[in-house]
Amino acid sequence: MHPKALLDESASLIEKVFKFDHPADAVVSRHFRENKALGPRERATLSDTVYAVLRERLKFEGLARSGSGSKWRRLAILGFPGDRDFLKSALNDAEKSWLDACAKAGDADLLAPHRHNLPEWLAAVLRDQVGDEFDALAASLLLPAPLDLRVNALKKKREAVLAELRAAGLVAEPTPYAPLGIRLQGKPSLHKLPAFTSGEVEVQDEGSQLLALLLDAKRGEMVADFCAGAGGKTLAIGAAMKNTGRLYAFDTSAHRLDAIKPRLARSGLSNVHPVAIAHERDERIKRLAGKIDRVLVDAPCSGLGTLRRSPDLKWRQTPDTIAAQAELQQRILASAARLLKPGGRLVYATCSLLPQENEAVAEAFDQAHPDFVAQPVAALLPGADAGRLCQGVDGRFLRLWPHRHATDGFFAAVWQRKP
Ligand SMILES: C[S@@+](CC[C@H](N)C(=O)[O-])C[C@H]1O[C@@H](n2cnc3c(N)ncnc32)[C@H](O)[C@@H]1O
Repeated sequence: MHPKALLDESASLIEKVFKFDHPADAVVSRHFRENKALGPRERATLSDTVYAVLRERLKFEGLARSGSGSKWRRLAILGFPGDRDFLKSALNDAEKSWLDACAKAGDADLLAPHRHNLPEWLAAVLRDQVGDEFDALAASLLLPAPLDLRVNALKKKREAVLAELRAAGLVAEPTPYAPLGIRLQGKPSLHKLPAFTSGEVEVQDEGSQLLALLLDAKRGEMVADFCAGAGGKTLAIGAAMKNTGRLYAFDTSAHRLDAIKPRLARSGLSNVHPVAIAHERDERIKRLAGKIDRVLVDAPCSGLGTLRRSPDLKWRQTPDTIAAQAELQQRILASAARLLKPGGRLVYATCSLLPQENEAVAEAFDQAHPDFVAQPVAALLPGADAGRLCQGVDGRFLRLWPHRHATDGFFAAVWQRKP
């Protein structure tokens, strides 16, 4: 595609995404489905441009106050990746001079919001929590996330998979905290890789792997993954159970649960039972009350810990959406807790950085459920470094931060139902 046409296409896609009525990945995928002639390189350029503009929206909007042409075109110029000469061949002389002037503006010339690129309400909540580390946190949220894999221990050991990936020319290292994790350099395509097609590895952020580990599911147990979605954590839990016992994968989205099926087939797991429920108080949940050994509630949340992957969330969430999520999280946690046997373990997790969805939900649960005893997470994780991953009295909560741990932002709290 001619650079001029590619820039026009980028501007019109940015305009669509910036309506914020649907998640950015859904808008981009739909655009690609409707424009089948776009080749892989054009798709990559379009998506990189859109995501760059979502990440650095405030900075780019500040720079786009000068310049000419439509706002969307100016944003597309600023976000356009790769070769400057290729981009400049799509620009007129005024745009070229404007782009050069923008490139000269160093970070020191920028106002704080143009550096951190966060809405002010969110910047305030994060600053309250991390204080002096705020700039480092904000900078880490602007970086792309690394590509992490989890080794399926049913099929192979981590060392053997590392050797296999390196032999295939990939740069791969063990993750520092998760015992089955591998971090790849770059974004290699995995879909034809034998380690992936044969189910030896799944894509999973190191932080997500730690959440599944906290459940510590054992052979032969009855376990529920209450908000299983497309099954990322279900697969890790099923493998920890050595493909024995019974693992229910509940979710209100039958569509998301459907995505577990090919992943289950690759993984070799046969102990997983996906069940679509209407809501958290569904009859199928009531029938299992008091019968389950371990329950993971990987609650629906703002997703603000995953801004490296989904930067649109910072523009789509508001204090009102957060308050509504927190109410839903409390309802789901209370309902899921009823599944547990006396002595059973409950894990509540989110990929949010906000105390409203994390500590506040856990503390409200403490108040309302005296039959559940909090278990400090620091004592439950393997490794001498576990305390570094936790916050609160005695390391009560898992609190992962992108700038500290190079994972997405995650939270977890654990309880035992009194025996
Ligand atoms: C954070 S995502 C789960 C991600 C998944 N555990 C994974 O590791 O890939 C939260 C899930 O909660 C589901 N959900 C939303 N409301 C629910 C409810 N009331 N009961 C159960 N699941 C719900 C959503 O459909 C979504 O799939």
